[in-house]
Amino acid sequence: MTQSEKETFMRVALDEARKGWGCTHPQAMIGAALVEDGEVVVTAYNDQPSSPALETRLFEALGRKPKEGSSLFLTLEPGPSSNRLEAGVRAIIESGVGYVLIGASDPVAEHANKGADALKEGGVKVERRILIDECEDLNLISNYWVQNRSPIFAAKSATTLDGKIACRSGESKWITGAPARQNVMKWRRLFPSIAVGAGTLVEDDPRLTSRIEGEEEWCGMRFVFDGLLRTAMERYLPSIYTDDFRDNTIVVTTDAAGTGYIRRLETEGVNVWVLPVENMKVPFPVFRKRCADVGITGVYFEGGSRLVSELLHTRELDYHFNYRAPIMLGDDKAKSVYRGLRTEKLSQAIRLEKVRHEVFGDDQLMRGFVNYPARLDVDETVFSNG
Ligand SMILES: NC(=O)C1=CN([C@@H]2O[C@H](COP(=O)(O)OP(=O)(O)OC[C@H]3O[C@@H](n4cnc5c(N)ncnc54)[C@H](OP(=O)(O)O)[C@@H]3O)[C@@H](O)[C@H]2O)C=CC1
Ligand SMILES: Nc1c(N[C@@H]2O[C@H](COP(=O)(O)O)[C@@H](O)[C@H]2O)[nH]c(=O)[nH]c1=O
Repeated sequence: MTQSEKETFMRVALDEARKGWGCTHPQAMIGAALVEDGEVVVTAYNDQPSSPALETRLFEALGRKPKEGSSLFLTLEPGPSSNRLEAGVRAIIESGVGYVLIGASDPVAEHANKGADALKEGGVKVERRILIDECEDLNLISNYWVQNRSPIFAAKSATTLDGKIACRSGESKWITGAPARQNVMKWRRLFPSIAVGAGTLVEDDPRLTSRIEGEEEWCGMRFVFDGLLRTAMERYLPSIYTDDFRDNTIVVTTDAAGTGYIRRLETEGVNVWVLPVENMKVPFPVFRKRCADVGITGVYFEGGSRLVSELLHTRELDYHFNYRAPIMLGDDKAKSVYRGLRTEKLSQAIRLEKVRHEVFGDDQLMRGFVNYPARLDVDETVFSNG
């Protein structure tokens, strides 16, 4: 089989894996494709967290022994992190498949290659790292979860060429075009939760649901960061406190918030997390721990500027999605997405790693893991007057 054929079949397995988009947390999305005589004869994917081993289901679906010379493509090694080390490996060896091609290894360093080694011991030929980057990228949420036992904190921003997210007047709809905004809907469907700051809620009154053509509107958990519950002081409450998904809304506040406002929200059916105060700001590490405790494996922060800047200042942002539209405001008073650092030297710049680029209409998406420099200096004056 040529390298290009191997990649073609691994793409089939990847497409299969993506059918489980957003449905497998905290487990990984996994896809498999069995190839006989140059043709894919059966595929399988994980559609829920507690599915039996994918390999077992694939051979059951085939309903017979694979032909001699067949090859099995797996986007993820059958390892302990996906609970397939025993059942998955056994199913493959018992099936008699002689050749297994793997995309990503088990994401936990001490488990990597355990499945591949067990297959080799069982007499199966194994080849690894086929489309490894795509296969690892597919599971950026579950990989982070099993590696760190923590949710991944990702921020999304939609900026102009000069890094602005709103005009000086506050107008921000829309900077990016419809195709880029549709792609945001896809990520909203993947992440188990979305978060915004009180400023964004008041300015935009967003819905924060995933709306994909041909699919039912979907709503993950929706967090609002609001230290003093100013969003509950309005005469008319924001939509996400009153809509049909309001029991998925959680307002994250501090113990400085008025209990009357907490009661008002709870009466509406909205949940409130009161976290201990630290400089009147919601402490991200405490929020992270609380998310981990309730099994939330990822948070997609959709701004605004102040909330995501604070995440960056405190080194709590793990991943960044930046959609960039081909427009310029050229106005110093327009709102920049990230503010508040004193970056005197380029060596103090924050870099993205494992960067991926995609194009949506006229807009570009650049995304990657956030890598912090040894030293970050915060300009304390930036947010002191709002
Ligand atoms: N183009 C884009 O991608 C996007 C653009 N926007 C635009 O951004 C603007 C809103 O941004 P901005 O005004 O900066 O407001 P934010 O949405 O960032 O909200 C900031 C507020 O969140 C509250 N908060 C609670 N906990 C924290 C914490 N730990 N750290 C920081 N803030 C916390 C604070 O309220 P308090 O001080 O009361 O506690 C703070 O004032 C709007 O114009 C919106 O349209 C927004 C999202 C995306
Ligand atoms: N302005 C802007 C974005 N803004 C974000 O989208 C939110 C609106 O969500 P919803 O009400 O669910 O459609 C808004 O509050 C803000 O967080 N997003 C983008 O992809 N591109 C854009 O140009």
